[in-house]
Parts: sequence; structure tokens; C-alpha cells
Amino acid sequence: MTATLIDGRAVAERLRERVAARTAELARHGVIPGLAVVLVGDDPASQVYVGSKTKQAAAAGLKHFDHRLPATASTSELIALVEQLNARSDVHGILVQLPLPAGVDSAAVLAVIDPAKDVDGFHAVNAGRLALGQDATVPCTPLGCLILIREATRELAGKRAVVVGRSNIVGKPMAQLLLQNDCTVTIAHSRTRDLPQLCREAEILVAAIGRPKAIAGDWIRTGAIVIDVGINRVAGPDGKNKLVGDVDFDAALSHAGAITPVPGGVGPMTIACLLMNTVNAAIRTRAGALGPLIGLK
Ligand SMILES: Nc1nc2c(c(=O)[nH]1)N[C@@H](CN(C=O)c1ccc(C(=O)N[C@@H](CCC(=O)O)C(=O)O)cc1)CN2
Repeated sequence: MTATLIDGRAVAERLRERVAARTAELARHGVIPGLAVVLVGDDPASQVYVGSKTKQAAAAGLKHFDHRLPATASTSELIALVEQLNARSDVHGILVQLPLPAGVDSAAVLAVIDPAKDVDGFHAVNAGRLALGQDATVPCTPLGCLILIREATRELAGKRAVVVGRSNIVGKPMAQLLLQNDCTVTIAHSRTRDLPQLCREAEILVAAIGRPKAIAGDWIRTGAIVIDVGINRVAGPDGKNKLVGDVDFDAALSHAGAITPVPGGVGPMTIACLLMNTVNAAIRTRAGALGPLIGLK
């Protein structure tokens, strides 16, 4: 058996088309969704991600407002910037690119983002609402993972799901989303005992560990849906850097039913979901007057 590939690039493109169509409708009401993007320092990967975010935002008809600060920026400077952005009516979403430089108190910066403009869904208010099953802005990567899982199956109820990784940004919200979809969910982490055996029970396996090829092929249950969140740069046989996920992809192909590749799986969905969250934040500002939110298909 060879697993079906879940093509994140294609799914993200279709989502961006829906975002662009909804943005065009909002423009007829005089509303142009605005995304403020805050990048601190010169981390090369962050520069690439922020570049893609602003380019794709513009292509979908959103406005973007770029704020680039030196790595020496202080926590209080960042808080002051976020407060200015909170007060602007043309900014519907605020994105502070992570990681922030070591000297900055990231939690303090994220905590001042107005929850209504928190398009990353990292604020405690949105995390709490998600946990309570209330209307919330959901973090982009787990939201993208859920959309990809739904590409593979619409029958989630009762499925055994294992999420490997317990970060606030991916693992915990991913588990909440799967729970909302009636899966039986286990979160595994670095102290989990007998991880291979636990993974073998998973009909849906989400790997968000941050370690290259940490999930071996024979840890995967036959026919499982495997979502690989990892983006790890490792030296290839030619000495050049290449990207690999948290799953041993080649070995997993003969076990999984469906699997996301790296690159081209979850990564593109993260940015498409950011655009969706921003447009939805703009729609929410007019309580019902702008029609429905963009939902999952
Ligand atoms: N404020 C945030 N910071 C970070 C987030 C986030 O969601 N919000 N997530 C990651 C980085 N990230 C977006 O910011 C991101 C990572 C990867 C991709 C992507 O498309 N990856 C490609 C490969 C690109 C490459 O060559 O590196 C793929 O997987 O196909 C998009 C967005 C941390 N910070």
C-alpha cells in the first residue's frame, strides 16, 4: 500500500481563492481587511515567512502594514507598537512573528494584542474560548491541519487521534479541535512512555515535535491519516540543506493511508489560515452586517 498524498499547496490555494472572493465582497461594503505584520530582528526563516504572508495577503486583496524592528527592540517598545495597532480601525489583524529575540518577553507582548485582532489565536482569551467550545480565533497551524485531515476523511467522530507535541501554538489547540470533532484524543510529549505503541493506536496522527524524522514508519498504524507539522532543516546527501518533517516520510508511505509531505503540506496552510482569520476578524467588527464568516468547507 502507498499512502495518498495530502497536497497542502493545492488546498491552501483553494482556501486563498475563497478568502479573495470574500474580501472582494467586503470591498463592496467599503471594508478592506487590514493585517499588521510585526517582524523583530533578522532571523532568515522569519523573513521568508513574513514575506510570504504579506505577498499572499496583497494577492488576496487585503491591506498589510509592515513593521520591522531591530533585534535590539525592547519589550516595552513592542507593547507600545501593539497598543497603537490595537487602536487603529484599519487594522483588523495583528501578527507578531515568532520567535521574538531572546531578550523580549514574548508572552507579555502577545498578551496586549486585542483578542479581536489576535489573528494568530495565541491570546489567552482565544485559547480559553477554544477550550470552552465557544466562537474563537483558532491558531493557524492547527486550523490548517484540521482542514487537511478533513481532505482525507469527513468521518472524524470516534476516531482515535494522537497529537505528539504539547505546545500552546500547535499541540494543545490541535487536540481541542480534534476533540470538538468528536475524536478520542491523546496528547503525547517528551515524557510519554512507549510513544511508538501509542502512535500505533492512532487513526489520526499529528506530529508536532520539532525533531527530524522522529516518528518511524513502523510506528504508524495501517491506513492512518498522518499530518506532519515539522519543518526541520538537515544536511542532505549532497551537503546542501533540505527540509524534512517530524515523520520519516519515505518509511511512512507504506503504512499510512494518507500523509502530508514536507515541504508542501501543513506550511502553506498556516499562511492561508492567517488570511482567513484576518478576513473573519474584519467581518466580526460589524456584528452580522457583513454576512457569514469564512468557514471550513
Ligand atoms: N506569529 C507566528 N509565528 C510563527 C508561526 C505562526 O503561525 N504565527 N508559525 C511558524 C512559522 N510560519 C509562519 O509564521 C510558517 C512556517 C512554514 C511555512 C511554510 O509554508 N513552509 C513551507 C516551506 C518553506 C521553507 O522553505 O522554509 C512548507 O512547509 O511547504 C509557512 C509559515 C513559526 N512562527
